[in-house]
Amino acid sequence: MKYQPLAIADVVLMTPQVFGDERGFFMETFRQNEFEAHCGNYSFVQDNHSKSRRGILRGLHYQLKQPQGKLVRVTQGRVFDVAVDLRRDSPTFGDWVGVELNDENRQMLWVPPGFAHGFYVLSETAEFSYKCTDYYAPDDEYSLRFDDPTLAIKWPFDGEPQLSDKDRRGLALADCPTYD
Ligand SMILES: Cc1cn([C@H]2C[C@H](O)[C@@H](COP(=O)(O)OP(=O)(O)O[C@H]3O[C@@H](C)C(=O)[C@@H](O)[C@H]3O)O2)c(=O)[nH]c1=O
Repeated sequence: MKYQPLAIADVVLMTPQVFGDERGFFMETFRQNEFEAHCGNYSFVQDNHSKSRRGILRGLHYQLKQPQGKLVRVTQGRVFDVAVDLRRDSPTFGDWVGVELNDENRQMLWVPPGFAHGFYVLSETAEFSYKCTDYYAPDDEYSLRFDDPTLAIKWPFDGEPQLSDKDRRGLALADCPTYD
């Protein structure tokens, strides 16, 4: 596994070594000791999997009192994946990073606690799988607007993105609670 810090250094892009043979392929998707060395000492308590249609945008989500670090990947299809730094004391507060994750590059993204996270589906369907460092806590969850001009995220949109009711009611950064 290759670990590559992005423009917001705590966000790490991981590229697995894929061993192809006549049967198909094999790859390691998580290794605690390497992960700790490159990303920090976290443990994961919940794994999630979702499937979405083309044009769906999920996010940008975060939990405030029970922040979740997320180790995310795409098992089928293509998405543009985004992390927004919501840590007030961070020099990159309000900045975002985005990468394409797909079932060909097989890359994974480590989004630490303190970030909002979301993705936009570029393929006919996409299956998204991720590990979380804390449990889902719906009462503690917030949705940051994907199109807040303050964030100016360059989504690779092809038509209008489709959102859940919750995400249509997302808050602008100025109105969002953030991490002290
Ligand atoms: C996230 C989540 C949802 N649910 C339920 C609640 C709801 O009925 C249904 C769908 O929930 P949502 O609409 O919140 O699902 P979704 O929009 O896919 O939410 C996810 O979006 C991405 C971008 C993230 O970063 C994740 O942390 C998570 O917030 O699944 C759980 O039971 N456990 C969970 O951990």
